Amino acid sequence: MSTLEIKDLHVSIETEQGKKEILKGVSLTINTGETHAIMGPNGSGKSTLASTIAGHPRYIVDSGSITLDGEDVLEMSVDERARAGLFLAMQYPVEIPGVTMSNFLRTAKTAIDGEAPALRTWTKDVKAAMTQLRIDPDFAQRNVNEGFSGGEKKRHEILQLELFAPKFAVLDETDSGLDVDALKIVSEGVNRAQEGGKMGTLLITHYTRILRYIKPEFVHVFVDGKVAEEGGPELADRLEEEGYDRFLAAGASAAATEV
Ligand SMILES: Nc1ncnc2c1ncn2[C@@H]1O[C@H](COP(=O)(O)OP(=O)(O)OP(=O)(O)O)[C@@H](O)[C@H]1O
Repeated sequence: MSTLEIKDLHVSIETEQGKKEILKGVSLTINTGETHAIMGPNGSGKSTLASTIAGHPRYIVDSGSITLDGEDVLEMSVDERARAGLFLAMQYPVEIPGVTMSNFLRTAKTAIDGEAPALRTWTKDVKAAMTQLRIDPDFAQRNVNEGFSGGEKKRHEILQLELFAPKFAVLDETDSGLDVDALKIVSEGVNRAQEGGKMGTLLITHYTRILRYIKPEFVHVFVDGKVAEEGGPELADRLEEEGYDRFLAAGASAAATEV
């Protein structure tokens, strides 16, 4: 079993108005085999946590720690984090003109594993994963995310997840922009990656509909850069019914509540 441990994490960014603290003491422990959902109003810091785990240089860690099996993740470069077994499915996947999906997947897999995958098995694995995610084979020769629809980009994030087989996956609103069929297909992909308890998942979402397919054992409510409440799956149902009003200051609640 592997453990990703986040302890009292404080993160800020530089803005034109000066330094702004976004995460104000987040603690979270995820083991492989576990699924944790993070919910919370817009702007509460969910994506900031995801980007900080992945190592985005914009986010300044002021204090606290992130460790993977005791190893200091914050000391690792972005590629070292990927090799250590961390994966981020981005909220807004980026386009990479001039790089085909096929080339990207094989190059990334080689970098993560430290050796090139055997060509015959790799081709078979890519084909099988694409079929299961209902991705047209023509996409292999298209440039990464270029001209992809929102839903197609999200499917390709999960294609990477399945092929790279990380220890921990952070899924940042992977469900947004998916139609009902795609939501099910993408969720099945995540569940396949989790089979046998080999992966831990941190699922950031605004909607309980994805939690019907990917079932979290733990739900954490983020409000203003902190975990305001934690519980089991029933907490997500309660949020869907009640929104975030009880967590938010009077007056700020209505606009910020999206669930
Ligand atoms: N470059 C920036 N300049 C100013 N503020 C920023 C910048 N990047 C992030 N923030 C602010 O940090 C806060 C947290 O943003 P973050 O994207 O982490 O929230 P979130 O919980 O993921 O929101 P959402 O649910 O809308 O995706 C927001 O108030 C956001 O405006």
